[in-house]
Amino acid sequence: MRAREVVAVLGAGVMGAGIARVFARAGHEVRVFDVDPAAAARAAESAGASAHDSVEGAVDGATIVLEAAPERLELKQALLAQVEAANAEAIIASNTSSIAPDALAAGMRDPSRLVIAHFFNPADTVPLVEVVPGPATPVATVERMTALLTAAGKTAVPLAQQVEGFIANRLQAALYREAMHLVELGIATPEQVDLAVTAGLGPRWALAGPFEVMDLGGLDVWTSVADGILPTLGDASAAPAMLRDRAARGDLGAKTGEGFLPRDADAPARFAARLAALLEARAAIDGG
Ligand SMILES: NC(=O)C1=CN([C@@H]2O[C@H](COP(=O)(O)OP(=O)(O)OC[C@H]3O[C@@H](n4cnc5c(N)ncnc54)[C@H](O)[C@@H]3O)[C@@H](O)[C@H]2O)C=CC1
Ligand SMILES: O=C(O)[C@@H](O)C(=O)[C@H](O)[C@@H](O)CO
Repeated sequence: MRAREVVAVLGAGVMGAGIARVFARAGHEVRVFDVDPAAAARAAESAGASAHDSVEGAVDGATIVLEAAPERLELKQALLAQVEAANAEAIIASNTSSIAPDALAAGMRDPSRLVIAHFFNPADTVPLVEVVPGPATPVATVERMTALLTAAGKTAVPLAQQVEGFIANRLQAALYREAMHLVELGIATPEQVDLAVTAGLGPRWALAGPFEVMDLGGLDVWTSVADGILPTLGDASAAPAMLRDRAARGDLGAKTGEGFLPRDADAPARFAARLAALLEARAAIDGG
């Protein structure tokens, strides 16, 4: 890993702006590009980075390219092609939430340059970054990205191989599918489901993951629970109507103020501040 990388962040929205701050705070040179120049300028200012008005300008001489454009396969593939044409050397990391690297790299001249570096929202607060190789990604690239992220203070978790949604989003998707199923059945409101997590599951999950929780609860008990519950879970294989319909009418949540629950424009900032305080408290519990 180089002492000081030159990191080009492409896409300066919810995630890209935070990713730019992560690498800038770690002492790397950071450049930002966005098709919306105002977004690039805001992100660059908040990170102490430089804003660029073209992909080519941002990636020229870059050693790491971090793609954080919208979750649309064709858009990402076109952007990766622009990067390859303008930079022959950099590692290209995508912050995609769910797209398997081999699908992203399908049109690339050199798929070995691609790795997934999946940050979590807010990117400069949540420690986890999943590092996911595609079939052509060398181990050395996974190791270099993992080392870079670890040195930047993140908790980098390398996966052995690719799978759609990686670890955390597969777990989130399973949970969110059942959360929406419970609301669709009229069992609970969104507020009640959220409270069951924040007053019960969430605090435990901040300290113990599913396998540790099962060990703590007893694998005999969990065997009975799994046998009893699994056959009754919702089995939606696509976004349920209550999610898709809201997105289709432009109720996008914090982005627009209306989603499942009313959100004002400051909600993401308040959440990030409370999350940072919680992580600091956990660090104190764990001995710093
Ligand atoms: N929002 C979230 O909670 C998380 C999102 N992600 C992933 O990160 C990526 C970005 O997501 P968000 O930041 O939420 O999206 P966003 O919509 O907030 O930001 C995307 C940015 O990309 C820009 N953009 C559009 N086309 C572009 C292009 N061709 N080149 C450069 N920039 C372009 C847009 O102007 C926008 O500013 C997606 O792949 C998403 O799945 C990953 C983790 C969490
Ligand atoms: O939760 C996160 O920050 C990440 O797992 C994501 O990728 C987002 O949830 C994304 O899937 C939707 O915002």
